[in-house]
Amino acid sequence: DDGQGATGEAIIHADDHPGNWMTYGRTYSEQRYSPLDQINRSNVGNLKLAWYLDLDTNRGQEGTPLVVDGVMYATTNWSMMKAVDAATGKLLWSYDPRVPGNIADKGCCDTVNRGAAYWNGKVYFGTFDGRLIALDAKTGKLVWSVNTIPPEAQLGKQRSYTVDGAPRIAKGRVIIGNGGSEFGARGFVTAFDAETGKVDWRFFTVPNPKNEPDHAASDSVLMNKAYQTWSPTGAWTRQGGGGTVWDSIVYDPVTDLVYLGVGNGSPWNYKYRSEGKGDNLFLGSIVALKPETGEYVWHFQETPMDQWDFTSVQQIMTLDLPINGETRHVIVHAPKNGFFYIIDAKTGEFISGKNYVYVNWASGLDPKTGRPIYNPDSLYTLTGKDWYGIPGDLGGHNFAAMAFSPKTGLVYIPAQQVPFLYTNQVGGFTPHPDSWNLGLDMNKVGVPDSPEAKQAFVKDLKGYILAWDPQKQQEAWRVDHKGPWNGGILATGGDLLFQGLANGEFHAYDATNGSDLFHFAADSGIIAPPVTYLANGKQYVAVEVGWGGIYPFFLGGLARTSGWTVNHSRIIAFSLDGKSNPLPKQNNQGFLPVKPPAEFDSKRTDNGYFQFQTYCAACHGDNAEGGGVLPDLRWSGSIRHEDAFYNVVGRGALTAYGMDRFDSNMNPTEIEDIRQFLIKRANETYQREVDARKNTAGVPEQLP
Ligand SMILES: O=C(O)c1cc(C(=O)O)c2c(n1)C(=O)C(=O)c1cc(C(=O)O)[nH]c1-2
Ligand SMILES: [Ca+2]
Repeated sequence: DDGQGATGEAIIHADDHPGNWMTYGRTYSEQRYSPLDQINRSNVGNLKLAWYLDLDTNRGQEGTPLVVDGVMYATTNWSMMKAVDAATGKLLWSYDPRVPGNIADKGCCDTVNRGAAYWNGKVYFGTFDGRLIALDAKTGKLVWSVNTIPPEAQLGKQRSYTVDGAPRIAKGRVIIGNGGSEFGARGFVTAFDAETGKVDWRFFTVPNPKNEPDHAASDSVLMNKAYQTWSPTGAWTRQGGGGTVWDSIVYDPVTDLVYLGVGNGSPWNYKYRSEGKGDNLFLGSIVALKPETGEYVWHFQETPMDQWDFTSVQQIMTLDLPINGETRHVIVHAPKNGFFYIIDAKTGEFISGKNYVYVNWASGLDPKTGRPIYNPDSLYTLTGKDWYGIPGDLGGHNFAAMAFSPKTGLVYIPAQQVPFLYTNQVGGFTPHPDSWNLGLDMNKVGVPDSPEAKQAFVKDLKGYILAWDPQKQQEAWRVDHKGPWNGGILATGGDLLFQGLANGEFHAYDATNGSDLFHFAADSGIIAPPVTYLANGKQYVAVEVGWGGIYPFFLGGLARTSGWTVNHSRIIAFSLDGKSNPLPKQNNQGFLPVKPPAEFDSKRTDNGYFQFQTYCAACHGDNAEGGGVLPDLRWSGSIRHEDAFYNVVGRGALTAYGMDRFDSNMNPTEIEDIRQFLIKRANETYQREVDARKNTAGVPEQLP
């Protein structure tokens, strides 16, 4: 027995039953390549909608559905699970873990969920409030449920953990991490026994603040190697340091290692976090562990001294790649920082790295070590000056999965350009409970304020498929989209790429040259990756539809430049003999401008703006312009009366819908200041928004 188990063997030999999609990236290599080729370049133009299933949430959908023997297991926003007949779309069972609504603001980026794991007749998924749940795959009945956040991880007032990534299973151990570095968190992953839910091992990704043992698998490497790379008294000792593993965890049966993609620093501000000292291991790194024990094997740090939210959590893919005439088993990685890395999968040795998008923070990588050669101006926490960074905090590539086709030898990256203005918080680090705590000035960060700078920012926004040749480390070609924040990519044996776009279209492209061969109006922005499978011997392509995630939340109104859609959350599936029906017609107007009250107290709006940017903007949009998913507060009925507004913001009238109460963060005067600010913003923008709805794009001619 090699410890893989029957399901592990089935995943290792995934190509023997290509009709299934049994793990997040289809195979342990996470190449998101399916050999299925019934649908191919010559017939994809005839693809038709086979079925759709409306979902019972209307926020961002990021899930990769699994398909096991004709049954689809899809997770949705609010950590719900649906089992669906993959041939017909008929709902077989559903499971709602009843995540409390007031938990939504404990995470940075929408109450999303990226998917489930399957093992030995059970399906596993994480919940936004930190649980890991195992269900019977046949019946949907609960087998076990555990809290993945141990009390010792919660020490300190600012710690905030949420779980939205897909668990992965290595040799019968379910491994799950969490998010929270924008608030305060000390990253870790836990391996649970797939049968019982008992903790097997735990690995923290940043040191214990007192350099004491946690009685975890990480103790020795943290105390002997990582602690020395942090200042002993920086804000990290109170804030947790970050390093959350919120997306990629990969088991590689070839090397028998588990790879963790480790996130950004907490707080972001490196000067405050670590007094401007040290590389801060294991932030921005890939860390390799033994699956049985969690014992450290190697690490490779992509972003030392992180201060840009440059997570290395992005999808970890393994490949067998010819390099200098020799085939090597490597990790290829396109993290937020904009460099494409090739790393030896067994040893962590840096092989090569090249920027895959335009970057201004580093001029390149040291060819021997892979360490970035920093542009000194980018170290804004040390210079004390603002930095307009590209990539910005959303990265050259975020959670949207990339794909590889062994037929073309190309990696297909859902690449983007979203700048970010980094501005230090002055006067030291002052954290607020229940808000982002970056050590940055939340009134200035992100989108620049002046109209000219804002126009330039909008011009800088880009989104595209980047076909990247990993052998040459260069671009082969690209397909431009309207803007950033498009869905993940699927590559198939039919020489096709499938991708859903922010503008609500679902496309098939020729994998050899990017020609657009098929599109379908899915009516809502797509941020999830498609999958393909067989049901009754017939090939289907399916994807979750539903605009959301951090981009429309934080960028707000400017996110509309990627394509203006309303969230209609669904799973849609295509086949060659599907019905030709389009989706049913629905309201595509979104939040319509409502003439606001004419009067506001202009003495209160500056503080209202400050409070709004501190507590509200990350979900309801920069400067109170909504991004089309959550209510646009300028047109909300609740701003019409002081008591109505206080009932929602102060007393939690809408907690069931995800709107937390803020009376422990702000007093009634401060909350009323926000209302005055919203009325001001509504008056400033009302006519522009009415006019925008007369043009087909629905986006104002003049932004801002
Ligand atoms: O640092 C973290 O702990 C953390 C967590 C998450 C998350 O859990 O979704 C995101 C990020 N960071 C992040 O930086 C980011 O860009 C991001 C985008 C999204 C999303 O789902 O839209 N989540 C996250
Ligand atoms: Ca982050």
